[in-house]
Amino acid sequence: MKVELHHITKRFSQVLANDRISLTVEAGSIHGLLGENGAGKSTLVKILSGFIAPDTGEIWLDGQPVKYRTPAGAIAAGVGMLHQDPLDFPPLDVLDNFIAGKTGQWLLDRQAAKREFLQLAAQFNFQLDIHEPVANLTVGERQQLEILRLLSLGVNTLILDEPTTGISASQKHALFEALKVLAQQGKSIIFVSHKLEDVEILCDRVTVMKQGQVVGREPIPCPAAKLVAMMFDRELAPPVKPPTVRAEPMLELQGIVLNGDRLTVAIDQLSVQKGEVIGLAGLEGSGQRLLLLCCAGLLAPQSGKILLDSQDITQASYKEYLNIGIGYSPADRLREGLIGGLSIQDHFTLRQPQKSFFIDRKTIAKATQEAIALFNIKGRPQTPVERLSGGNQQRTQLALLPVPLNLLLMEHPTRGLDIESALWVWQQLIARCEGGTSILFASSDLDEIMQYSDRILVFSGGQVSPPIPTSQLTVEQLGQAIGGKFTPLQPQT
Ligand SMILES: Nc1ncnc2c1ncn2[C@@H]1O[C@H](COP(=O)(O)OP(=O)(O)OP(=O)(O)O)[C@@H](O)[C@H]1O
Repeated sequence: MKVELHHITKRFSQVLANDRISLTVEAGSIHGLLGENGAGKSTLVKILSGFIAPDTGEIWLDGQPVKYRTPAGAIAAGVGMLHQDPLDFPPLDVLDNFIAGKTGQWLLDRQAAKREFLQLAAQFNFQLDIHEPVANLTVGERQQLEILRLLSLGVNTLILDEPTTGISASQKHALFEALKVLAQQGKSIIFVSHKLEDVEILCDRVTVMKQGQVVGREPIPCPAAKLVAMMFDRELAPPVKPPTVRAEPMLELQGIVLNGDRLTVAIDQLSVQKGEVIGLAGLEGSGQRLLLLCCAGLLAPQSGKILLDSQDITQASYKEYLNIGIGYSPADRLREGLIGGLSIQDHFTLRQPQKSFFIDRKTIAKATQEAIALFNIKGRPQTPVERLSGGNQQRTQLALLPVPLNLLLMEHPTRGLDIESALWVWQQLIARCEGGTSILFASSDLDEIMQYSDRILVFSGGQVSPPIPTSQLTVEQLGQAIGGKFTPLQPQT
């Protein structure tokens, strides 16, 4: 299906999110959409997929102008979108989710739906159990289910918004193979991403957006430096994390056992040095989060001891964890990190220590303005956080972390961030390490883990490896270790 967008414009009060955008995606092609945080990519694809209406502009499909104002209308016209967090019904099982949305077909033949599901899943080599509740699936499996559901609804144009975030290397491979098959069938794919290497291996062409406008269109292959220069007007180089030299333990875990809903994680002995960065690698849901929650004082261990700077804090309250300089930045920004409905300034107000009965609005307004400038947040003090782009929500969450900290716990510190922002975040984190802060971070981006960790813990099938010095691993070995196909070496003592 050929997709044409003509002069799409969308304004959100002060912000011109899409400024006369025109874009053509040929049938059978995979088109990358790149751009810095807040460039207007999500707005554009939400317009194409019927989630929001443009102020002006036209959508043409296969040479005909179309008008729809809802996602269901878009799907009926052949356009479907796979969101970063798939729009499914977690309590229902895989088959019921597959059937959901087949309007007026609840009485449909479940056997026929099951046959259709199995046939589609086999076509793309997706291994999904039809009876599994969706709540038990990984993000990658939920994506696979959503793709099958959209295809069964007759979608000919598939939009994917940062689909490789939070999925395993093998799921990414399966996804890319499926997208290539769909393109060969004549379907058009629009792939929104911050990852140049993904665009490089998957897409035929790329469009680059900046501040609501198209600033470049290139065939792929295209040198990464050229794309980066289009997005940010300059070349970028990753910050270098100097190796930790201090041998002073900041965090010590002794005989820790953590009980989650679905798994138990045991860590016999872990000593994290001052200024050290420990990467937690593993498939989503392999226990990394349990460890972070425990170190943040949000999950009591079933047994074992936690020491911070030689002080036993195992029985301390969450508030005491905060007071002794432990900060936690969760992955789900809008559910756990920030509070929907509140503005950026409201968040800074809540962060103030409650020393006085009165709120010093002037000081807080000044601190908010300064943080917006320092963290380059594209928003105003009164902007509700849910109206910020994903990347700017992450910047806000980081801006709210106290300084100084002894221990910083982070889940996916750069998820959803553009390249420049991700490098900037790590500059900030490395500066904190140089000041003595220790960092434990979980990430599904193996390159990020390899680039910034001094040592790595691999979580696989309920097992946690001993900490492995990053210099003793390759990214391939790390990928294999996560999949349980490689046993990391014992660390040298
Ligand atoms: N519902 C909304 N209300 C107000 N402003 C909005 C709304 N949605 C988006 N914006 C603003 O429009 C601009 C473009 O946002 P958009 O989410 O399209 O960018 P993006 O390129 O997808 O960014 P990211 O990569 O960070 O997800 C941003 O400045 C954002 O704050």
